[in-house]
Amino acid sequence: MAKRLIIRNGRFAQLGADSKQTTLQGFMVVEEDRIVYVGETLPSEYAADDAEEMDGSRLFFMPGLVNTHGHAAMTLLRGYGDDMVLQEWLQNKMWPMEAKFTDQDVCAGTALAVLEMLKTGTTTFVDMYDHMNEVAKVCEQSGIRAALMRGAIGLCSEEVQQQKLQEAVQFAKDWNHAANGRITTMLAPHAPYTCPPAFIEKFVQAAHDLDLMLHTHMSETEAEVQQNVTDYGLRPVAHLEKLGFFSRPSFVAHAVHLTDEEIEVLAKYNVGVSHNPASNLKLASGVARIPDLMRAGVQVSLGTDGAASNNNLDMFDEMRLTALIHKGVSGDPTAVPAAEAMRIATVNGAKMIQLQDVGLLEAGMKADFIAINIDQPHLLPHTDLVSHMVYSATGRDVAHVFVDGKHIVKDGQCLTMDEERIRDEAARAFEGLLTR
Ligand SMILES: CSC[C@H]1O[C@@H](n2cnc3c(O)ncnc32)[C@H](O)[C@@H]1O
Ligand SMILES: [Zn+2]
Repeated sequence: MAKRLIIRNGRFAQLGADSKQTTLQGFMVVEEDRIVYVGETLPSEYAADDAEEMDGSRLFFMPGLVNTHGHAAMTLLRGYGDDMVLQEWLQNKMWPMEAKFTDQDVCAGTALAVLEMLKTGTTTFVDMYDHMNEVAKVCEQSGIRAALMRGAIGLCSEEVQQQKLQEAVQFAKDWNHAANGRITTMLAPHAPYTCPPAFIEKFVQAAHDLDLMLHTHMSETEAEVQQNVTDYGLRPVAHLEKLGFFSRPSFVAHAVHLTDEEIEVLAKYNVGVSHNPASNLKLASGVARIPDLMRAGVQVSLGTDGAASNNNLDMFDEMRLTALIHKGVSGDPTAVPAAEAMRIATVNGAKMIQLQDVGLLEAGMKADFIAINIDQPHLLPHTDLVSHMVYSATGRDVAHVFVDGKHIVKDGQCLTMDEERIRDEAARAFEGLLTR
């Protein structure tokens, strides 16, 4: 018989298009890796003696958070290069240190990131980096779900570009659908300002050949947009359109500096946008036009970017920022309501990376969910728990995390990762980077 978990007396976020209310009180049943039932009463067919039971009375259950843009191993550079604009930060602080990264460093930094993400309620993350076999191994072992890609910067000889492309393709082939389907892969030229047009076109061709999604950084700063116009006579959206990038299923990170016409182009090609509010604020890049993008029908999801431009990987912070800053910028308190912020951080993220059965607490969906301890002063009274998750909670309130039906974080402790070892190795890796 299938392994069954019954959660009794819980409160469950209901974010689906036809949900009448955002919270349901009752029962959820999980069999193996799937949710099979959510409802106010428990049907007798599920009340078997051998089912595992969980008391949900002090918990709020919601879909696991989906972080759709980041560079996990950059946890090693957290706090190394604050208060700078993007190009200065990349060229003077990040790239010189990243050039020294070994497989071991990426393993240590990624393990630290995955531990932080799991403990703060992220069940799926997108990662664009180098040494990606190490990243994939950490995902395989930790139990997290991930969409992974080898990010390629093309500011090098054509021979080295070719090597990077081959590495990206090989990684994508080797790991797509690995770890029981928890790992999927994509292709990612880093950005139009670091990748010559012919290099981007090769990625587009490879994405066609392998039927993979494309992801890149786009229009993050005004300076980058102007540089694109100087170099290629086009703004980044028209430039990528011309190179065929949008002919593939794709999504871009940031998209802070867009015109009305560019928003229409993204909508026309169904190009998604991963919004990274904390990173955009910290690097003084600006605030993306999220309400305008959503009104135009562009799919929007949420990411942290790397820990060196955030400086944490807590998606609760990003949800709160998303709900707050767009009210402030627009003067409209309904710009991003709490339930919408939660949808952006969960089901929208899953759809963005083509995971159609992740992101909702509904029968038939993958059992990727988290439980928040709501028996705490800052989460009382229980007026509106979706509101509390967005405006009052933090990742530190997460008590339980399930991915693919497996209990990964229990009472705040990660069951699949050795926290003490990860902390030691990350500290040692950073020391090594400073002295090499
Ligand atoms: C080639 S691997 C990824 C590459 O991206 C760099 N990076 C981190 N954050 C940002 C950002 O906000 N914009 C552009 N590039 C970013 C990271 O340092 C790696 O070199
Ligand atoms: Zn990034």
